[in-house]
This record gives sequence, C-alpha cells and structure tokens, in this order.
Amino acid sequence: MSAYAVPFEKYHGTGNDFIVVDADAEAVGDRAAFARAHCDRETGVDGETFDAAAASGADGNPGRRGADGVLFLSVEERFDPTRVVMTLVQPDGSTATMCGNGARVVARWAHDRTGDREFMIDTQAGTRRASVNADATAATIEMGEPTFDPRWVPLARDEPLIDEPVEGLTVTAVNTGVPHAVAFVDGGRDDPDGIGAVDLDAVAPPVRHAEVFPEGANVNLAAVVDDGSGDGPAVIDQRTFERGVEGETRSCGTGAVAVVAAARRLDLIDGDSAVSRPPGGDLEISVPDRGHATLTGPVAREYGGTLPADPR
Ligand SMILES: N[C@H](CCC[C@H](N)C(=O)O)C(=O)O
Repeated sequence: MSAYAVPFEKYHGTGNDFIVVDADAEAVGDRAAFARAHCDRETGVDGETFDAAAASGADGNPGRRGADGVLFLSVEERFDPTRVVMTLVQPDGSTATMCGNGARVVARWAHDRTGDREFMIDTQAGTRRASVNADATAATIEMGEPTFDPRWVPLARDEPLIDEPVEGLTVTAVNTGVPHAVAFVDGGRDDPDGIGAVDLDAVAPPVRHAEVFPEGANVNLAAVVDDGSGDGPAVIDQRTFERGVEGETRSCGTGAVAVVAAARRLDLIDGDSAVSRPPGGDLEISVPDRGHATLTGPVAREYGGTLPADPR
C-alpha cells in the first residue's frame, strides 16, 4: 500500500455521499483503483476511523462506510464567480459526465474553502452555475435542459422512448447530463404495496443493461403522490439504481430531474416544478419548458482525514 496519504473530506447531498479530493493537492496515480477501493461499502472509507460519529446521522442519513463516488476537484479563484473543475469517478471506476448531487456537494465544499456562495462548475456535460444558501446548508445547481432526443440520451433507435416496455418495466428515457430510464409505479413510500415494495435490485439491472441503451442507463422508480393540481408543487416519491454504483443510492440528483421531466412529458403533474422524495431527503426541482432545469437540496460535510493514494 502506498505510504502517500491523500487528504480528503466526506460530504453528502440527501444521502448521495462522496469522497472529495483536491485534485491540485493529490497524487492519485490510478483514480479508478482509488475509487473502487475507498468507495466499497464493506471495506472502504470508514467514518468511525475519523471520529465521524458526531457528524453522521444528524439528518436521518446514517453515516455509511464507503461512498457513491470520488469527486476530484480543482478550484480556480481567479475567475468571478470562482470556478471549480469537477470529475466524478464512481465505485466501479467509471467516470460520469455529470452528477447533480455531486455538483451540489461541490458548491458546498468550495464554499467551505473560499467563503464564496456562487460558483461555475465545469463538468463533462457542460459548465453549470451553482450557489449555496446563506448558511450553506443547501445548494442549488443548474442542470441544463433535459432531452428525450434518441441521439442524446442515447438510444439504439431513431425515435424517443416514451412510456414503453423495456425488460419488464414501462420506461421513459431522458438525458439530464447522464442517461436515465424512468418507470412510474402506483403507490408512494407510505403505501405498503407501493414504490418501497419493489425489489429494485432485481428489476433494475435488466433495464440498466438493455440493448436500447448503448451507454447503459440509471434506472428510476417514481410514484406521483401529489400531482400539483392543488396548493403547492407536485410531490413524487423516487428510488434510483445508479449506473456506476451498480446499486440503489439514497438519492440521485440527475435522476430527480429525469423523474420530473418525464412526469411533465407524460402530463402526470401540473406546473413545471416538483418535490422529489428519495429515501435520503427531499429535492426541489424545476423543469421549465425551455432552458435550464434546477436542482436544490441539503448538503452536509461528514468528516475528513487522509487515505492511501494507492490502496492496493
Ligand atoms: N451514476 C450516474 C452519475 C451520478 C448521478 C447521480 N449521483 C446524481 O446525483 O446525478 C451515471 O453514471 O450516470
């Protein structure tokens, strides 16, 4: 194991948790191996080692061993607003072009380092404006314009995939920075026969790897519990099986935007905003007819320490 110790900090956004590394201060030779080792839920980074007991669990998200990915970040303060270059390496070693919750964590991490509240985040899906609220307990990120265009999802066909059967689920395919399949189910999290009763680890992988998705897809279950026709925004319960994590995460930001975009496309909700309720906490999403979607939700720092650069 390498003696070189990499400084890191652990953050999460509604339970979607990330190891954050300053890319300008680290010498991780093999980022995929680093992510595979330290994100492992059984043997990866352990908060107990870093006196994290006090920091984890306060918002209902139990501090869990491992992570949903490693964010390698580079801050460029010479710009106004401050720019942060973001790279997400996922637990399977793959690099994701965008991560909604990860970008919200980036805004909070950059605030903790610079005191700024507005940022431009350079992702592989494009540059995204981000901000933290006054006490930095929540962050908002621009998410680009969701697209159902088969060339951009991408799909191995020429027509959009809207509310059609794919490997046992009826799905709508949309790209919100990464490819998503959204399947609406009956019954929210409070319904014993609803979304919580589905064996996601069984039904998701066939869709995740379906031939119609040449780059794979994240798989979301969604249940509309309030269509927004009364007071207040629509409310949609959500669960996500994430590509690159290859399992269910406590929340998924690009997935939350995908769910609201699909709900609007299928005319399941009124208005252009909604609250998504993944297990890890509530996310506020707006998906206007044109222009950037937005994603807002809580962010928290769990603990920090150092990890071996080469974990083998
Ligand atoms: N697993 C996703 C990337 C991370 C998305 C998720 N963590 C989010 O908050 O958007 C993919 O490979 O397509």
